[in-house]
Amino acid sequence: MTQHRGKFITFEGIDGAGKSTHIAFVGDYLKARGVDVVSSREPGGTPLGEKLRELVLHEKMHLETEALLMFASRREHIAQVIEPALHRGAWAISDRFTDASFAYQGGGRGMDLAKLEALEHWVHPHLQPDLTLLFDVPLEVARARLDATRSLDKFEQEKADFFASTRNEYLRRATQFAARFRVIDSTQSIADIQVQIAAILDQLLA
Ligand SMILES: Nc1ncnc2c1ncn2[C@@H]1O[C@H](COP(=O)(O)OP(=O)(O)O)[C@@H](O)[C@H]1O
Ligand SMILES: Cc1cn([C@H]2C[C@H](O)[C@@H](COP(=O)(O)OP(=O)(O)O)O2)c(=O)[nH]c1=O
Repeated sequence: MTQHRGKFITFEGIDGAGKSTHIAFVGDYLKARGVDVVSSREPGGTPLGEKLRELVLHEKMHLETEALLMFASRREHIAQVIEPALHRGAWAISDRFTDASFAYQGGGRGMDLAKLEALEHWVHPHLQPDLTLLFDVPLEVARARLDATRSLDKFEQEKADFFASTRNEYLRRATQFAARFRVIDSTQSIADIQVQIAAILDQLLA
């Protein structure tokens, strides 16, 4: 019998929106329903990708170098983790993917979206997520959550207008690619968000 290709789910949102909080929940929810789940993150997801992550989150660099390193990490991640998982019928769940490059390098930093599209078509011409969960909150809420919890990396230290543009680009893409995006109002309680996510996953499992 031919094995069915697995599903690819990505998690997006500005820093502090609550994305990481829900990834473990999704993994557990799917595993409890018999799904083989492979969970990873970007930038990162492979040993080389994690080295690139260290560089890109902490070193100053040209905007296009930053974008190229994000896509370099992604190329490795797709080849080593995502495609093999989907091919054997597992579901790949990734903490960020290409929408983050459009939102952060494109929206936040102002990189030409056409160049990002060229990189996207080069690196994954035939791969798109089956589902993208966009965790959306006002900037002040995200900032307050970050300030309460952790020391900040290069991106998290950016100013409000950077995150306003990042959030706008995420929301623009959610409209453009409405078939795969689900926007979650992340000002709700964690419990309420999980009920909503469970309903979305049930549709994908059906
Ligand atoms: N819906 C929520 N309500 C209140 N606090 C939340 C909610 N979601 C996440 N948090 C808290 O906000 C902080 C940042 O969440 P996190 O999941 O790490 O964000 P992200 O991965 O999007 O940067 C954590 O301390 C987390 O417990
Ligand atoms: C994947 C990706 C991430 N990023 C940024 C967004 C985040 O600020 C940062 C790391 O993402 P993330 O793993 O969400 O950070 P944390 O674990 O601290 O919550 O990288 C980009 O700018 N472009 C990209 O293509």
